Amino acid sequence: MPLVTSKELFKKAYEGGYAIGGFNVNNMEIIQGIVDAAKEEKSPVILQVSAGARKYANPIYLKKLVEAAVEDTGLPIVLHLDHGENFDLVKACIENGFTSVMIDASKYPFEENIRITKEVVDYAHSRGVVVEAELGRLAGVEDAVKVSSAEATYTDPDQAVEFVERTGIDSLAVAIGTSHGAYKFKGEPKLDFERLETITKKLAGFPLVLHGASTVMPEFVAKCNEYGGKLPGAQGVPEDMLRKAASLGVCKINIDTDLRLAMTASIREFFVKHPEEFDPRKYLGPAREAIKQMVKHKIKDVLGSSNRI
Ligand SMILES: O=C(CO)COP(=O)(O)O
Ligand SMILES: O=C[C@H](O)COP(=O)(O)O
Ligand SMILES: [Zn+2]
Ligand SMILES: [Zn+2]
Repeated sequence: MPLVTSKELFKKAYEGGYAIGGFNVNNMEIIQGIVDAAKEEKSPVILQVSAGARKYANPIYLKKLVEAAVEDTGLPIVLHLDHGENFDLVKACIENGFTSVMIDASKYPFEENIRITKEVVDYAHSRGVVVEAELGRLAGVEDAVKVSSAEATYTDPDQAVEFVERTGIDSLAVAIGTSHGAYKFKGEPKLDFERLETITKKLAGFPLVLHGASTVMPEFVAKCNEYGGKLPGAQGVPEDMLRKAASLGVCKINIDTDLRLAMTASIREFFVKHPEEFDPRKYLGPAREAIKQMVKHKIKDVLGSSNRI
């Protein structure tokens, strides 16, 4: 099966009350860990590439690795641009064979966000590519851009309806209290589910996306800290909240930080336990396996996308 768009996947997810994972990829081991998990769980999967990932890995390498994953697994895989900043980047990714793009103009005023997003929608749709956009602003770190909690704004439900109608997008990323990175909450984790429910009611049947949805799994944080890391107070979105979001029209749940932590915890442990080793396969192999087990758990116990192909 070639790369697919998320159109049909989201329709089924919406009706079934489950979500598809949007997993960020940066190298071969991360891609393999994710798709091996998805294959064992018979789950569709979205592999997403940020501008930072393109810069790090070189777009051609990422594209070929994802092609290899498609060929190797036979899974329905979406290749998605995460947080596309501008039209040129979106265009380059569509030329590169992406089946889905995000235009993130959420930092601009409402009308400007609509204008930029609509331009991308017209271009992408004429080439069979689907578009995710964002309204409201998440706190946290994206590439070099740091959004403080004071600058973050939650999605306004009425604006969301107008935004979807006027842009023609295929899915909408909403801000309800999640944020990027490993430090999402100072005290008790809290999301604005009332707001999410209002948006879901007003946009009935329309797929929503939750960014900043890593759980920052305590076992990985503990392992990082045990083996020389320094991640005090790291905290993410509890898995029950993700299940709830998936039952409320959220069809795509974005996970990057949990991949990073699974990989880093495994490598840290290996280096402390085996100071004599210097063969990268010896530590990248277990790191890939740690990613696979984490992703399997997410697919099976949190997203609910097992056996959906
Ligand atoms: O939203 C994300 C990618 O767009 C990732 O969020 P996390 O930092 O919570 O993994
Ligand atoms: O949205 C943020 C993702 O975690 C991607 O992060 P990055 O821009 O550092 O690749
Ligand atoms: Zn954003
Ligand atoms: Zn994001």
